[in-house]
Amino acid sequence: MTQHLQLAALVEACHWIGAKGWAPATGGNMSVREDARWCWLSESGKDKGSLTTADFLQVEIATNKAPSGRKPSAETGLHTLIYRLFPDAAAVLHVHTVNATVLSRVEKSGELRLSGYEMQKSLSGQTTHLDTLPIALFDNDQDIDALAGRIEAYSRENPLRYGFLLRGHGLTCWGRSVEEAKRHLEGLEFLFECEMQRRLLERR
Ligand SMILES: CSC[C@@H](O)[C@@H](O)C(=O)COP(=O)(O)O
Ligand SMILES: [Zn+2]
Repeated sequence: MTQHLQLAALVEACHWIGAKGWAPATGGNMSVREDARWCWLSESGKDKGSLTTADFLQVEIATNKAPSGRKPSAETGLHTLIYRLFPDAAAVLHVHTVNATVLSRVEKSGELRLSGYEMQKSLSGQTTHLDTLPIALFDNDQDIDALAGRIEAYSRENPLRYGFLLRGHGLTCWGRSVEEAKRHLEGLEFLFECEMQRRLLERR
């Protein structure tokens, strides 16, 4: 697929995210890879549910620099980290859902462990509800370079797949296409909702 078509698909995904209520009050940010050197990121401070292709800025993956001089997302450094770590990542979606925000605070450890759910198979490569799927969970940080450094260090020691949670903040996930990133987002959000309900009902 060409970069133009991927950007159009990303804009459509942003509208879908907005309609779901997963990017309230300008929260969230989204990007798509152009090639090994460049990606396109949402402009900082915009309502992500009503973006157009003109609201995406070209950013150099190695330097986080935007040649346009406009300001890409405050969380650009997390998107470019993912593109550097995973050469096959083609799209990154960051959302502020209630489930991701609350569950990441309730879970005190560094991983949210999901098991027993058929919907784990919505994540590429997962084949059974019997596996335990760890979703990495990092303490939030306003210093994005420092946060990216912690995530990179974690990824050297542990498998980092599908996405990660930022405590009290939200979910960042990715895929090999916009379509796959969207499926991972919808699947993870469904699993977080189930896990919230389970913990409420089982009180643990
Ligand atoms: C609405 S405040 C949230 C922001 O600080 C940030 O977490 C966020 O997701 C959006 O930042 P942005 O710079 O617009 O990409
Ligand atoms: Zn955010």
